[in-house]
Amino acid sequence: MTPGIIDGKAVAAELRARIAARVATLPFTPGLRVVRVGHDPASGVYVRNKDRAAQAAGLDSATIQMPDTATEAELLATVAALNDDPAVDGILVQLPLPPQIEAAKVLAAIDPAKDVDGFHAMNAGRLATGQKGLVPCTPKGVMHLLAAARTPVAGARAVVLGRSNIVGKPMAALLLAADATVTIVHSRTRDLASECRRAEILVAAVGRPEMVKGDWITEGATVIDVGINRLPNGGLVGDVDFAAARQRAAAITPVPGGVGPMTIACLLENTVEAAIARRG
Ligand SMILES: Nc1nc(=O)c2c([nH]1)NC[C@@H]1CN(c3ccc(C(=O)N[C@@H](CCC(=O)O)C(=O)O)cc3)C=[N+]21
Repeated sequence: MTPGIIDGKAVAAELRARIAARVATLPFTPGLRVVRVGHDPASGVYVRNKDRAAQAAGLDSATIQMPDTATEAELLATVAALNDDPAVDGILVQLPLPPQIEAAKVLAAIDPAKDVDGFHAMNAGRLATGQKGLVPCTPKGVMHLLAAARTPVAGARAVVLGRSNIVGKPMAALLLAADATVTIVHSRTRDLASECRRAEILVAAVGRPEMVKGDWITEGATVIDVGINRLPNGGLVGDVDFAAARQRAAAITPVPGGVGPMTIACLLENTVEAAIARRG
């Protein structure tokens, strides 16, 4: 592993191996169902990689593909059937959903005990109040990466760039729970560059290709790049100007091969946790 570059692929492979070993000891097979409506390109790679990883870890995993013309009622009926199916431990409804479907309504319909995305308000509230629950996969994966990079979190100044419900907010909650001093910055923040320069841990999750410049990084920082941006030329880049940032960072995640593989490994981890909590 190149010094300074956090190998998310390798850390994810280790985590998946630990999960597979755990699954092999269970008297039941944890079940995961991913529901995909339509063919949003951002979801394609994810769905394929996830099914492969889940099966390799010994889970019973399947994707339920619905047409992009599916109605909200049809999707809610699918979710209700999965809620009622005792063989299903984890339910994930791929986002984004087509415009005729209100995502918030669908997420609210998932049994919180099977909500392996951790997007239900019940799980978000548990995370915000320090109670046990299912934690969103990407922020959970970032915490694993910080541990793998041996980055101290307690007492560290952490800056989270982005305030989405699926990454920024739960990321800030997890860092806070781990005793970091957390700042959330976003598109309306007055001076993004100088806020980011204060970060000992910088987590970028805005979905804007290479928006974070090299001189936004303080010497010795750990930089976690959550962005996965497809360029018109087909290339894949993060939210951070990697070549420039790595000159200053003590540790930095690449794209691809950084946070993405951890998101998938943590989905498996959440499915096993949900299965043990339900049937344990
Ligand atoms: N309910 C829901 N939950 C999600 O977690 C969710 C979602 N909907 N909709 C789509 C996004 C996207 N997403 C990815 C996860 C891993 C990779 C991943 O493993 N990427 C690899 C390969 C990337 C590539 O080669 O294209 C990497 O970064 O190295 C990518 C994308 C999860 N999402």
